[in-house]
Amino acid sequence: MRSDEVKKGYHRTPHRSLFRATGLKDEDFEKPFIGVANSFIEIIPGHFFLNKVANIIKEEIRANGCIPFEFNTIGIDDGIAMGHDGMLYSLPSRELIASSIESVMNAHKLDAMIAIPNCDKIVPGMIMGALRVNVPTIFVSGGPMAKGYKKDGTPIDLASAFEAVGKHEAGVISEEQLRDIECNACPSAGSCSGMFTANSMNTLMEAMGIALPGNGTILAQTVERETLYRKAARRICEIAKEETARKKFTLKNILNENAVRNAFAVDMAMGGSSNTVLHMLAIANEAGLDFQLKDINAISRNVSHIAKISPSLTNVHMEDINRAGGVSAVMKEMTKRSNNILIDNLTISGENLLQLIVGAEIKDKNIIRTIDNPYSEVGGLAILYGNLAEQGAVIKTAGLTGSRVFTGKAVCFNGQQEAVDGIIGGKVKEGDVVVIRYEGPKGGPGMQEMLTPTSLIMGMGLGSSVALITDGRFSGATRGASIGHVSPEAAEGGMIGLIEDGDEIHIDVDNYILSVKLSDEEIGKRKANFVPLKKKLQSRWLSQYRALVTNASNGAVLKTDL
Ligand SMILES: CC[C@H](C)C(=O)C(=O)O
Ligand SMILES: [Mg+2]
Repeated sequence: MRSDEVKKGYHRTPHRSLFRATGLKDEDFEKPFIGVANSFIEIIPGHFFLNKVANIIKEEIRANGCIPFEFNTIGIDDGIAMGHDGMLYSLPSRELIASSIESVMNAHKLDAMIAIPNCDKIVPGMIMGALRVNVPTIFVSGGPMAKGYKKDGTPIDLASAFEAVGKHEAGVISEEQLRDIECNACPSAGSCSGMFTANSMNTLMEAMGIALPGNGTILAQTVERETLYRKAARRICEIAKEETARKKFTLKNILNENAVRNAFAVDMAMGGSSNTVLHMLAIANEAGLDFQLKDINAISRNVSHIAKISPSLTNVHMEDINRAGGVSAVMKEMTKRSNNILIDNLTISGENLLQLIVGAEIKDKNIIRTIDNPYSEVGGLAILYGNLAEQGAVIKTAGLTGSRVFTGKAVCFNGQQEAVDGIIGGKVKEGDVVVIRYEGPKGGPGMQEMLTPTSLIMGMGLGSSVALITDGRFSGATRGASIGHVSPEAAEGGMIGLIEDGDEIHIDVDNYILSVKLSDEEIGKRKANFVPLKKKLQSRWLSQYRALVTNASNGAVLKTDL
């Protein structure tokens, strides 16, 4: 066992002394040591109960002949960090989480791991850290939140709360209506109820085979969810106790190129968050796989969009997908279109993907559509290229409310706050393209999520007549013609930094185009005089991050010199 390094032989006398101080006895040194990487933190509704989840898991691990060691990572609630400079810390926290897992697991030579993420970039952070360790790892998330209801019975969620601000701003809803939404949007513990970043990533873990079926959709704090926690704990013990299984089920053996392809395919079928592109590229990079941004459209072209969930369809939530058969039923339906999903791939359960989903069925065809009645014949995300995004940009086509082709005049803002002030101040009109730059991984730094400006645009009734492009990113709750991750970013001299008010910007989703109508001569002239802005930073951590981060077309991973 890997843990023999810290527990066997007379050289390890001091080590065993320390373990004995934590309560270990003679017989425990024969058992596998399992890291329980928890992301319990009191401020996030998806995480404040994870201490109880870990207790259930540890109890099950002990009952199954292994020794659990729980440790915690940090977490940031993007909803609470949204709309102010706290959001600068969101994406960088992915790196802290990954590195903390690597540090604890490798320093103590633990044999296997069960990871308990739930929200947003905490999920990829944990996956990235686990890939560096590469011991058998199973993921079991906290679980999604139930949807909420307004007094009049309309289903709502956190996206409704963000958009309500825009509606109130535009005088469409009263203070009382705003309060009704505030008090009812988030009715229970769990990751926010739509297909936002958290639930997108928790869903993709099923597609990758690193979590058990139900991980993406079974509501938090239910009996069904507790069963899933216990099952995951038993499975990791089963693997950890057996030498051949420990070799067979290392994380990189499960999370291979096919798993990444399956993740993107399911993402396309269910209209996942645009952040999945960033995170899956970072995961592929961490796994040492040759998977690039440009490979994504080929997957999208081949996958039908069969499940629409909030924010794309505002009355459908994860609990509905669960009731309709879950992610397994989506994947089973996908198998009916050729090469949609690579079903031979091994999963952490010990079965291949096909064996896992073969018994699944769609129980409500209004919620999960059949392959012959899709929302569209292509997936819910697209990568756009052009002179404005030579290294690519991302749009969630599933969330489009207006036309798939759009030409408009640029209204430029250097940073999110300037844009929010401009939108509220009436600077943006029908037919405009809002340009928010210097918000990329380096420029922000940290690539803020722009849910506030996109929700304002939706709430103010401009969702179908205004587009938005940024080198920053969006939350999973963003909808409308919102194009993010524009690379190269303004801070590294990208074209988005050279656009001027009134320039004509062209977007064509089905032909994957994002361009500005300027002659090469004009572009050359502007480039010759261009000095990108560089923000003065107060934060040591963010300045370290800025020095190391690469642009979004690489998943905003940190430069390393191995
Ligand atoms: C509701 C949006 C959520 C808080 C988020 O940050 C995401 O989905 O990325
Ligand atoms: Mg987020």
